[in-house]
Amino acid sequence: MKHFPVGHPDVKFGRIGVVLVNLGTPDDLSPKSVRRYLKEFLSDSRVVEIPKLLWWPLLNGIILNTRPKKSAQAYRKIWLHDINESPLRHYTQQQAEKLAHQMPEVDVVWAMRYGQPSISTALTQLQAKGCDRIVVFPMYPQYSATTNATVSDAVFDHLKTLRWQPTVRIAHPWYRQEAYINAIAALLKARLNERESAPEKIIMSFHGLPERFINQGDPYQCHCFVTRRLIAEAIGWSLDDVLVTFQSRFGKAKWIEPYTNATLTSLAEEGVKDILVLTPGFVVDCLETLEEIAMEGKEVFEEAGGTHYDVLPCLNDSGEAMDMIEQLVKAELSGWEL
Ligand SMILES: C=CC1=C(C)c2cc3[nH]c(cc4nc(cc5[nH]c(cc1n2)c(C)c5CCC(=O)O)C(CCC(=O)O)=C4C)c(C)c3C=C
Ligand SMILES: [Fe+2]
Ligand SMILES: [Fe+2]
Repeated sequence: MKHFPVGHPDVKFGRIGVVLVNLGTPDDLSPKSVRRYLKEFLSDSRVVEIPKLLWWPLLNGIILNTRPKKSAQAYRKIWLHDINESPLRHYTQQQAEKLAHQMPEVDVVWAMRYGQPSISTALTQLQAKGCDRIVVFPMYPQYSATTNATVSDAVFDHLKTLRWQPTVRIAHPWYRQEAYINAIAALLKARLNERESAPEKIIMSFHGLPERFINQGDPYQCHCFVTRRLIAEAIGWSLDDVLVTFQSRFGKAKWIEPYTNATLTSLAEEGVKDILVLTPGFVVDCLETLEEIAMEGKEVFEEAGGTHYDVLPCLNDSGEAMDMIEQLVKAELSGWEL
Protein backbone atom coordinates (compact mmCIF):
# COMPACT_ATOMS: atom_id res chain seq x y z
CA MET A 1 0.00 0.00 0.00
CA LYS A 2 1.57 3.29 -1.04
CA HIS A 3 0.82 6.59 0.63
CA PHE A 4 2.64 9.05 -1.61
CA PRO A 5 1.04 12.50 -1.91
CA VAL A 6 -0.13 13.65 -5.35
CA GLY A 7 2.85 14.64 -7.50
CA HIS A 8 5.36 12.50 -5.61
CA PRO A 9 7.29 10.19 -7.96
CA ASP A 10 6.19 6.57 -7.83
CA VAL A 11 9.27 5.05 -6.22
CA LYS A 12 9.40 1.34 -5.56
CA PHE A 13 10.53 0.19 -2.14
CA GLY A 14 10.41 -2.70 0.33
CA ARG A 15 12.80 -5.17 -1.28
CA ILE A 16 16.27 -6.32 -0.25
CA GLY A 17 19.22 -6.32 -2.64
CA VAL A 18 22.66 -7.90 -2.69
CA VAL A 19 25.57 -6.80 -4.84
CA LEU A 20 28.64 -9.01 -5.22
CA VAL A 21 31.63 -6.79 -5.98
CA ASN A 22 34.96 -7.88 -7.38
CA LEU A 23 37.98 -5.93 -8.55
CA GLY A 24 37.47 -5.40 -12.27
CA THR A 25 39.22 -6.57 -15.36
CA PRO A 26 39.69 -5.43 -18.97
CA ASP A 27 36.61 -5.58 -21.24
CA ASP A 28 38.60 -7.23 -24.01
CA LEU A 29 42.16 -8.07 -25.01
CA SER A 30 43.00 -4.84 -26.82
CA PRO A 31 45.78 -2.79 -25.23
CA LYS A 32 43.25 0.10 -25.29
CA SER A 33 40.86 -1.77 -22.97
CA VAL A 34 43.68 -2.94 -20.73
CA ARG A 35 44.91 0.66 -20.58
CA ARG A 36 41.48 1.97 -19.60
CA TYR A 37 41.24 -0.61 -16.83
CA LEU A 38 44.75 0.01 -15.52
CA LYS A 39 44.22 3.77 -15.66
CA GLU A 40 41.12 3.60 -13.48
CA PHE A 41 42.66 1.08 -11.09
CA LEU A 42 46.07 2.73 -10.73
CA SER A 43 44.55 6.22 -10.39
CA ASP A 44 42.85 5.16 -7.15
CA SER A 45 44.75 6.82 -4.33
CA ARG A 46 43.92 3.89 -2.04
CA VAL A 47 45.82 1.56 -4.39
CA VAL A 48 48.81 3.77 -5.15
CA GLU A 49 49.57 6.18 -2.32
CA ILE A 50 52.16 8.30 -4.09
CA PRO A 51 51.47 12.07 -4.16
CA LYS A 52 49.54 12.89 -7.36
CA LEU A 53 52.16 15.39 -8.51
CA LEU A 54 54.74 12.58 -8.65
CA TRP A 55 52.44 9.70 -9.64
CA TRP A 56 50.54 11.29 -12.54
CA PRO A 57 53.54 11.91 -14.81
CA LEU A 58 54.86 8.41 -14.05
CA LEU A 59 51.47 6.74 -14.61
CA ASN A 60 50.47 8.66 -17.74
CA GLY A 61 53.96 9.15 -19.17
CA ILE A 62 55.47 5.71 -18.66
CA ILE A 63 53.30 3.00 -17.10
CA LEU A 64 50.20 3.47 -19.26
CA ASN A 65 52.39 3.54 -22.37
CA THR A 66 54.23 0.32 -21.61
CA ARG A 67 52.24 -1.95 -19.28
CA PRO A 68 48.98 -2.32 -21.26
CA LYS A 69 50.73 -4.16 -24.11
CA LYS A 70 52.56 -6.48 -21.72
CA SER A 71 49.47 -7.09 -19.58
CA ALA A 72 47.32 -7.71 -22.67
CA GLN A 73 49.71 -10.52 -23.66
CA ALA A 74 49.37 -12.03 -20.19
CA TYR A 75 45.56 -11.74 -20.29
CA ARG A 76 45.56 -13.47 -23.70
CA LYS A 77 47.01 -16.60 -22.06
CA ILE A 78 44.20 -16.92 -19.53
CA TRP A 79 41.24 -15.44 -21.47
CA LEU A 80 38.13 -17.61 -21.88
CA HIS A 81 38.37 -17.41 -25.65
CA ASP A 82 35.24 -19.47 -26.38
CA ILE A 83 33.04 -16.90 -24.64
CA ASN A 84 35.48 -14.02 -25.19
CA GLU A 85 35.47 -13.12 -21.52
CA SER A 86 37.83 -12.50 -18.65
CA PRO A 87 37.73 -15.32 -16.06
CA LEU A 88 37.30 -12.82 -13.22
CA ARG A 89 34.18 -11.29 -14.76
CA HIS A 90 32.81 -14.65 -15.93
CA TYR A 91 32.99 -16.32 -12.52
CA THR A 92 31.67 -13.25 -10.72
CA GLN A 93 28.65 -13.17 -13.03
CA GLN A 94 28.11 -16.92 -12.57
CA GLN A 95 28.25 -16.51 -8.79
CA ALA A 96 25.62 -13.75 -8.89
CA GLU A 97 23.32 -15.72 -11.19
CA LYS A 98 23.58 -18.84 -9.06
CA LEU A 99 23.03 -16.88 -5.85
CA ALA A 100 19.91 -15.31 -7.39
CA HIS A 101 18.51 -18.84 -7.92
CA GLN A 102 19.44 -19.89 -4.40
CA MET A 103 17.92 -16.77 -2.81
CA PRO A 104 14.85 -15.79 -4.86
CA GLU A 105 13.61 -13.68 -1.92
CA VAL A 106 16.29 -11.03 -2.61
CA ASP A 107 17.53 -9.27 -5.75
CA VAL A 108 21.13 -10.15 -6.62
CA VAL A 109 23.40 -8.22 -8.98
CA TRP A 110 27.16 -8.02 -9.48
CA ALA A 111 29.60 -5.18 -10.03
CA MET A 112 33.22 -4.46 -10.86
CA ARG A 113 35.02 -1.85 -8.75
CA TYR A 114 36.99 -0.75 -11.81
CA GLY A 115 35.03 -1.16 -15.03
CA GLN A 116 31.55 -2.31 -15.95
CA PRO A 117 29.00 -2.94 -14.54
CA SER A 118 30.10 -0.28 -12.06
CA ILE A 119 29.02 -0.15 -8.44
CA SER A 120 26.92 2.88 -9.28
CA THR A 121 25.14 0.99 -12.08
CA ALA A 122 24.48 -1.98 -9.78
CA LEU A 123 23.05 0.16 -6.99
CA THR A 124 20.84 2.04 -9.48
CA GLN A 125 19.60 -1.29 -10.84
CA LEU A 126 18.72 -2.54 -7.34
CA GLN A 127 16.93 0.67 -6.40
CA ALA A 128 14.91 0.49 -9.60
CA LYS A 129 13.73 -2.96 -8.51
CA GLY A 130 12.57 -1.45 -5.20
CA CYS A 131 15.49 -2.38 -2.95
CA ASP A 132 15.65 -0.01 -0.01
CA ARG A 133 18.05 -2.25 1.92
CA ILE A 134 21.22 -3.37 0.20
CA VAL A 135 24.09 -5.63 1.25
CA VAL A 136 27.32 -4.81 -0.54
CA PHE A 137 29.46 -7.93 -0.54
CA PRO A 138 33.12 -7.35 -1.47
CA MET A 139 34.55 -10.63 -2.77
CA TYR A 140 37.69 -10.27 -0.65
CA PRO A 141 37.99 -12.56 2.40
CA GLN A 142 40.92 -10.60 3.89
CA TYR A 143 40.35 -6.88 4.44
CA SER A 144 42.62 -4.33 2.84
CA ALA A 145 42.13 -0.61 2.31
CA THR A 146 43.27 -1.20 -1.28
CA THR A 147 40.31 -3.47 -1.97
CA ASN A 148 37.50 -3.28 0.62
CA ALA A 149 37.79 0.41 1.53
CA THR A 150 37.79 1.43 -2.09
CA VAL A 151 34.53 -0.50 -2.60
CA SER A 152 33.02 1.48 0.28
CA ASP A 153 34.33 4.71 -1.26
CA ALA A 154 32.51 3.94 -4.51
CA VAL A 155 29.30 3.00 -2.68
CA PHE A 156 29.25 6.20 -0.65
CA ASP A 157 30.18 8.33 -3.67
CA HIS A 158 27.05 6.94 -5.30
CA LEU A 159 24.89 7.54 -2.22
CA LYS A 160 26.00 11.18 -2.28
CA THR A 161 24.02 11.59 -5.50
CA LEU A 162 20.73 10.30 -4.04
CA ARG A 163 17.86 11.96 -2.23
CA TRP A 164 16.27 8.74 -0.94
CA GLN A 165 19.25 6.60 -0.01
CA PRO A 166 18.84 2.89 0.55
CA THR A 167 20.05 1.50 3.88
CA VAL A 168 23.40 -0.06 3.09
CA ARG A 169 25.44 -2.70 4.83
CA ILE A 170 28.96 -3.49 3.75
CA ALA A 171 29.81 -7.10 4.53
CA HIS A 172 32.35 -7.68 7.26
CA PRO A 173 35.59 -9.35 6.11
CA TRP A 174 35.21 -13.11 6.26
CA TYR A 175 38.82 -14.33 6.50
CA ARG A 176 38.00 -16.42 9.59
CA GLN A 177 34.37 -17.37 9.01
CA GLU A 178 33.64 -21.07 9.18
CA ALA A 179 31.76 -21.03 5.88
CA TYR A 180 34.89 -19.78 4.10
CA ILE A 181 37.44 -21.93 5.90
CA ASN A 182 35.30 -25.04 5.41
CA ALA A 183 34.79 -24.33 1.70
CA ILE A 184 38.52 -24.07 1.03
CA ALA A 185 39.32 -26.99 3.33
CA ALA A 186 36.79 -29.18 1.48
CA LEU A 187 38.35 -28.48 -1.93
CA LEU A 188 41.85 -28.89 -0.52
CA LYS A 189 41.04 -32.19 1.22
CA ALA A 190 39.43 -33.51 -1.97
CA ARG A 191 42.59 -32.67 -3.91
CA LEU A 192 44.86 -34.24 -1.27
CA ASN A 193 42.75 -37.41 -1.37
CA GLU A 194 42.87 -37.59 -5.17
CA ARG A 195 46.66 -37.50 -5.20
CA GLU A 196 48.85 -40.58 -5.03
CA SER A 197 50.97 -39.07 -2.28
CA ALA A 198 50.88 -35.94 -0.15
CA PRO A 199 52.86 -32.89 -1.30
CA GLU A 200 55.90 -32.02 0.80
CA LYS A 201 54.64 -28.47 1.39
CA ILE A 202 51.42 -26.55 0.86
CA ILE A 203 51.93 -22.94 -0.24
CA MET A 204 49.18 -20.36 0.27
CA SER A 205 49.97 -17.48 -2.03
CA PHE A 206 48.10 -14.23 -1.31
CA HIS A 207 48.20 -10.98 -3.27
CA GLY A 208 50.90 -8.75 -1.78
CA LEU A 209 50.78 -5.14 -0.58
CA PRO A 210 53.41 -2.46 -0.01
CA GLU A 211 54.87 -3.09 3.46
CA ARG A 212 54.23 0.57 4.31
CA PHE A 213 50.45 0.00 4.16
CA ILE A 214 50.73 -2.72 6.80
CA ASN A 215 52.94 -0.54 8.99
CA GLN A 216 50.29 2.16 8.73
CA GLY A 217 47.58 -0.12 10.07
CA ASP A 218 46.15 -2.19 7.24
CA PRO A 219 45.15 -5.53 8.85
CA TYR A 220 45.52 -7.51 5.62
CA GLN A 221 48.65 -9.49 6.47
CA CYS A 222 47.25 -10.56 9.86
CA HIS A 223 44.04 -11.69 8.16
CA CYS A 224 46.08 -13.82 5.73
CA PHE A 225 47.90 -15.50 8.62
CA VAL A 226 44.66 -16.25 10.47
CA THR A 227 43.20 -17.78 7.30
CA ARG A 228 46.31 -19.94 6.88
CA ARG A 229 46.16 -21.18 10.49
CA LEU A 230 42.47 -22.04 10.32
CA ILE A 231 42.75 -23.89 7.00
CA ALA A 232 45.81 -25.81 8.23
CA GLU A 233 43.87 -26.81 11.37
CA ALA A 234 40.85 -27.83 9.31
CA ILE A 235 42.95 -30.22 7.20
CA GLY A 236 45.08 -31.39 10.13
CA TRP A 237 48.42 -30.12 8.79
CA SER A 238 51.23 -28.56 10.83
CA LEU A 239 51.94 -24.85 10.25
CA ASP A 240 55.54 -25.88 9.45
CA ASP A 241 54.29 -27.40 6.22
CA VAL A 242 51.66 -24.82 5.23
CA LEU A 243 53.48 -21.66 4.18
CA VAL A 244 52.15 -18.17 3.43
CA THR A 245 53.70 -16.19 0.58
CA PHE A 246 52.80 -12.93 -1.17
CA GLN A 247 52.69 -12.43 -4.93
CA SER A 248 52.07 -9.80 -7.63
CA ARG A 249 54.50 -7.15 -6.45
CA PHE A 250 54.11 -3.92 -8.42
CA GLY A 251 56.73 -1.16 -8.53
CA LYS A 252 59.99 -0.71 -6.70
CA ALA A 253 58.88 -0.34 -3.06
CA LYS A 254 59.27 -3.15 -0.55
CA TRP A 255 56.16 -5.32 -0.42
CA ILE A 256 55.27 -7.78 2.31
CA GLU A 257 57.39 -10.92 2.31
CA PRO A 258 58.10 -13.74 1.71
CA TYR A 259 57.57 -13.25 -2.02
CA THR A 260 55.97 -16.24 -3.72
CA ASN A 261 58.55 -16.63 -6.49
CA ALA A 262 61.50 -16.35 -4.08
CA THR A 263 59.96 -19.04 -1.88
CA LEU A 264 59.32 -21.34 -4.85
CA THR A 265 62.97 -21.00 -5.82
CA SER A 266 64.40 -21.45 -2.34
CA LEU A 267 62.22 -24.48 -1.59
CA ALA A 268 63.29 -26.18 -4.81
CA GLU A 269 66.93 -25.31 -4.14
CA GLU A 270 66.61 -26.87 -0.68
CA GLY A 271 65.49 -30.09 -2.34
CA VAL A 272 61.71 -29.85 -2.02
CA LYS A 273 60.34 -31.52 -5.15
CA ASP A 274 56.59 -31.71 -4.71
CA ILE A 275 54.32 -28.84 -3.66
CA LEU A 276 50.68 -27.86 -3.79
CA VAL A 277 49.88 -24.18 -4.27
CA LEU A 278 46.56 -22.50 -3.51
CA THR A 279 45.43 -18.88 -3.57
CA PRO A 280 42.75 -18.53 -0.87
CA GLY A 281 42.69 -14.72 -1.06
CA PHE A 282 41.28 -14.88 -4.58
CA VAL A 283 37.70 -16.08 -4.65
CA VAL A 284 37.73 -16.52 -8.40
CA ASP A 285 40.47 -17.39 -10.81
CA CYS A 286 42.00 -14.42 -12.58
CA LEU A 287 45.21 -13.19 -14.13
CA GLU A 288 47.03 -13.43 -10.80
CA THR A 289 46.15 -17.08 -10.20
CA LEU A 290 46.03 -18.50 -13.73
CA GLU A 291 49.03 -16.74 -15.23
CA GLU A 292 51.23 -15.74 -12.32
CA ILE A 293 50.71 -18.82 -10.15
CA ALA A 294 49.67 -21.67 -12.43
CA MET A 295 51.99 -20.77 -15.34
CA GLU A 296 54.84 -18.56 -14.14
CA GLY A 297 55.08 -20.17 -10.69
CA LYS A 298 55.39 -23.62 -12.24
CA GLU A 299 58.26 -22.45 -14.44
CA VAL A 300 60.03 -20.83 -11.50
CA PHE A 301 59.71 -23.94 -9.33
CA GLU A 302 60.77 -26.36 -12.06
CA GLU A 303 63.70 -24.21 -13.21
CA ALA A 304 65.03 -24.35 -9.65
CA GLY A 305 64.75 -28.15 -9.55
CA GLY A 306 61.18 -28.88 -8.39
CA THR A 307 59.39 -31.71 -10.19
CA HIS A 308 55.74 -31.74 -8.99
CA TYR A 309 53.85 -28.45 -9.01
CA ASP A 310 50.17 -28.83 -8.27
CA VAL A 311 47.71 -25.91 -8.24
CA LEU A 312 44.30 -25.87 -6.59
CA PRO A 313 41.76 -23.76 -8.53
CA CYS A 314 39.95 -20.94 -6.72
CA LEU A 315 36.46 -21.49 -5.31
CA ASN A 316 34.94 -19.97 -8.48
CA ASP A 317 31.26 -20.95 -8.86
CA SER A 318 31.61 -24.44 -7.34
CA GLY A 319 28.93 -25.84 -5.06
CA GLU A 320 31.26 -25.16 -2.12
CA ALA A 321 31.61 -21.53 -3.19
CA MET A 322 27.89 -21.04 -3.60
CA ASP A 323 27.02 -22.57 -0.22
CA MET A 324 29.66 -20.33 1.33
CA ILE A 325 28.41 -17.15 -0.33
CA GLU A 326 24.81 -17.92 0.62
CA GLN A 327 25.73 -18.49 4.26
CA LEU A 328 27.85 -15.34 4.45
CA VAL A 329 25.23 -13.19 2.73
CA LYS A 330 22.44 -14.55 4.95
CA ALA A 331 24.47 -13.65 8.04
CA GLU A 332 24.71 -10.07 6.75
CA LEU A 333 20.92 -9.94 6.23
CA SER A 334 20.32 -10.72 9.88
CA GLY A 335 17.54 -8.61 11.38
CA TRP A 336 16.20 -7.49 8.01
CA GLU A 337 12.78 -9.06 7.72
CA LEU A 338 12.05 -10.48 4.33
C1 LIG B 1 49.54 -1.06 -7.71
C2 LIG B 1 49.42 -1.78 -6.67
C3 LIG B 1 48.47 -2.87 -6.43
C4 LIG B 1 47.94 -3.19 -5.19
C5 LIG B 1 48.20 -2.49 -3.89
C6 LIG B 1 47.06 -4.30 -5.38
C7 LIG B 1 46.33 -4.94 -4.36
C8 LIG B 1 45.46 -6.01 -4.55
N1 LIG B 1 45.01 -6.55 -5.74
C9 LIG B 1 44.18 -7.62 -5.49
C10 LIG B 1 43.55 -8.43 -6.42
C11 LIG B 1 43.81 -8.43 -7.80
N2 LIG B 1 44.76 -7.68 -8.46
C12 LIG B 1 44.70 -7.97 -9.80
C13 LIG B 1 45.46 -7.40 -10.80
C14 LIG B 1 46.36 -6.33 -10.65
N3 LIG B 1 46.80 -5.80 -9.46
C15 LIG B 1 47.64 -4.72 -9.71
C16 LIG B 1 48.23 -3.87 -8.76
C17 LIG B 1 47.94 -3.83 -7.39
N4 LIG B 1 47.09 -4.65 -6.70
C18 LIG B 1 47.74 -4.59 -11.14
C19 LIG B 1 48.53 -3.53 -11.87
C20 LIG B 1 46.92 -5.57 -11.71
C21 LIG B 1 46.61 -5.74 -13.20
C22 LIG B 1 47.28 -6.79 -13.89
C23 LIG B 1 48.65 -6.46 -14.32
O1 LIG B 1 48.83 -5.56 -15.14
O2 LIG B 1 49.57 -7.14 -13.85
C24 LIG B 1 43.69 -8.97 -10.02
C25 LIG B 1 43.36 -9.66 -11.34
C26 LIG B 1 42.41 -8.94 -12.23
C27 LIG B 1 42.06 -9.69 -13.47
O3 LIG B 1 41.59 -9.03 -14.40
O4 LIG B 1 42.19 -10.91 -13.60
C28 LIG B 1 43.12 -9.24 -8.77
C29 LIG B 1 41.98 -10.17 -8.47
C30 LIG B 1 44.09 -7.76 -4.07
C31 LIG B 1 43.26 -8.82 -3.37
C32 LIG B 1 44.87 -6.77 -3.49
C33 LIG B 1 45.13 -6.46 -2.08
C34 LIG B 1 45.05 -7.27 -1.09
FE1 LIG C 1 46.22 -6.42 -7.56
FE1 LIG D 1 50.47 -10.16 -11.58
